[in-house]
Amino acid sequence: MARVLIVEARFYDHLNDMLIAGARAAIEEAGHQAEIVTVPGALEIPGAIALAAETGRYDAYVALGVVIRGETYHFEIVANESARGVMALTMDGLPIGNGILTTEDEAQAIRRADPGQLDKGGGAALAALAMLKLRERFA
Ligand SMILES: Nc1c(NC[C@H](O)[C@H](O)[C@H](O)CO)[nH]c(=O)[nH]c1=O
Ligand SMILES: CC(=O)[C@@H](O)COP(=O)(O)O
Repeated sequence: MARVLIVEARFYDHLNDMLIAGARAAIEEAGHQAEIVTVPGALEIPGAIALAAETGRYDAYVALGVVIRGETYHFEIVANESARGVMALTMDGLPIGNGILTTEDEAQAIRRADPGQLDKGGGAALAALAMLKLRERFA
């Protein structure tokens, strides 16, 4: 049984709750254990994963959050830099599924977060587990 840490940026409660429900279900249905840690925003996700990785307690990570375009360039900063940070950790060999939604509006985010629709939280959890399997295969 793997220990999977869900790192969620709690910016939009209702959307995050759906992402977490999907991710948790996918992890538990696969027979693994999920733990959750909450950070303020998507920009904090890579740092939180890096800190958690230092403990050696977790086998895989799921990054969850929602970035919705506003009026300024801030959207690009948060969307691109959070993805860049997650990718950098992935390239260091950490098994991470990226479920940080980057959308134009709330409707797009709901469709993607809802476990009964596109279930991107569940998809990110399955990606993390797939990378964990690959890491074990190449160990
Ligand atoms: N606008 C969104 C943010 N912005 C906050 C940043 O992620 C960060 O917490 C802040 O700049 C302090 O370092 N975060 C989201 O997750 N979603 C957004 O739409
Ligand atoms: C991430 C965003 O784009 C948003 O929350 C910030 O909005 P704004 O650009 O209107 O300040």
